[in-house]
Amino acid sequence: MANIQFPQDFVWGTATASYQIEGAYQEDGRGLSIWDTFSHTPGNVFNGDTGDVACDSYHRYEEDIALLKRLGVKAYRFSIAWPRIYPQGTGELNEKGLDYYRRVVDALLAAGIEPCVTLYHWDLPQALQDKGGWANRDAIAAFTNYAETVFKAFDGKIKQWITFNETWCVSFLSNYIGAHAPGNRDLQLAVTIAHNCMVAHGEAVKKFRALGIQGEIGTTHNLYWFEPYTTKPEDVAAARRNRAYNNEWFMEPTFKGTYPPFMVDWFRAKGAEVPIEPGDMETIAQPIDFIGVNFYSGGFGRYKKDEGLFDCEEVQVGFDKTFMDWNVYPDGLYKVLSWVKEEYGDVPIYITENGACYDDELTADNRVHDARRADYYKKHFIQCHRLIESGVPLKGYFAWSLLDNFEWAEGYRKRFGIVYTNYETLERHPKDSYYFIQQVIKDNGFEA
Ligand SMILES: OC[C@@H]1[C@@H](O)[C@H](O)[C@@H](O)c2[nH]c(CCc3ccccc3)c[n+]21
Repeated sequence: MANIQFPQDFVWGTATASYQIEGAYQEDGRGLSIWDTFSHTPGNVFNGDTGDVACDSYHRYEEDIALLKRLGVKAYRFSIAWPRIYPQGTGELNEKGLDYYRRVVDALLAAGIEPCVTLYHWDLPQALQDKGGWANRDAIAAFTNYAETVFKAFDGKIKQWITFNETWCVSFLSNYIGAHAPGNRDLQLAVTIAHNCMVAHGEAVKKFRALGIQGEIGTTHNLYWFEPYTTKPEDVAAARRNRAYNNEWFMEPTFKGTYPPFMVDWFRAKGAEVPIEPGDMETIAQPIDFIGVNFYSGGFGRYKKDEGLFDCEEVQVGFDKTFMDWNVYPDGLYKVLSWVKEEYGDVPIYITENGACYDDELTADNRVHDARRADYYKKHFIQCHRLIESGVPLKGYFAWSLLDNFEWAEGYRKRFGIVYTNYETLERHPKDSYYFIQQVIKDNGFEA
């Protein structure tokens, strides 16, 4: 008997995203997204990799679902590509795009797997970007229209909906740091985009409620656990700013309808104002049924004048690192979800992404002995169990990712999958971590 036992209704799943796995970027009427434009622009993505083919899941989704069934998951988190539904963002509906997701959803349900769908996982229709993208408040109505279309098309079949994946990435990573599409570097633009995306989230939730769609709706934020390296006030303040950049800046509006004042002041001093219009904060704080949390890492920081955006430098304290150079910090998962409960109450939580990148080697007999990844998962599963035991309403866990896939600006060199993708043959090969998770799901627990 496993000494770590999960609740019977705990939801085990895996996660992917449209641009990262589908390929078929011009098939069946799909319009271009900002990631097609960004990846096709030399210099933006390692090795000039693009999502043109990716894992070809557009054609191989039945194989993916067979892997999910063998894995034993109760749910599968994936995203719908807006440019397949509305190739121009709004206007003409592309039925062939809806048909693809009807095939995927029906196959999942036939396999006894619940679809958990992300409406926006970064593949904004390029046609909308050409009109200012998320910086243009018209994108809010366009998103709400797209959301309404898919809510209606899948009502009763898809019962768990996530509006946005990681608004921090959509805004700051993509428009201030500039590492992701569309690759701008402008703090005011990023603050405006973060705000408009959160308003769009709220409008979609309102639409979901108004239509009486079955199931639950929430959103996913990437939360990072970041602590001061010392108790010195300047270190405490610097670390708090750095954490709030990922966490409070999004969680406070979502759950309390306000931005954290200390961050508003900080951004104001940097020349960036939040373009709040009447009603926006009430819209953003629409009650949601769950919060999705993507957790990968955390760390320690201290004050350093003029270091980065927050006068904060990270302090290396000896964590093991993944192949993304991210700290392996399982305790950080416990701390950040305990913080969510403490700050925002008993809102049900799903870990909608957690996983690790390592430089996997495929053996001659098509195996991948990814012991470090299996160990990463085991360490984080222990923290999930600890959280449940401590009364945190953690309802489920989605491993990132089912497949090695297009890792954004890193292209295909960074592998997060529990299944190895051979990009020459497009064959899928389960790694040892797949078999480890398969056993954990079968036993709904494990020997720690
Ligand atoms: O980087 C691994 C995964 C991505 O493949 C997912 O699409 C995305 O949802 C996701 N978010 C994070 C944490 C935030 C982050 C993303 C990309 C780069 C740096 C940090 C890690 N991941």
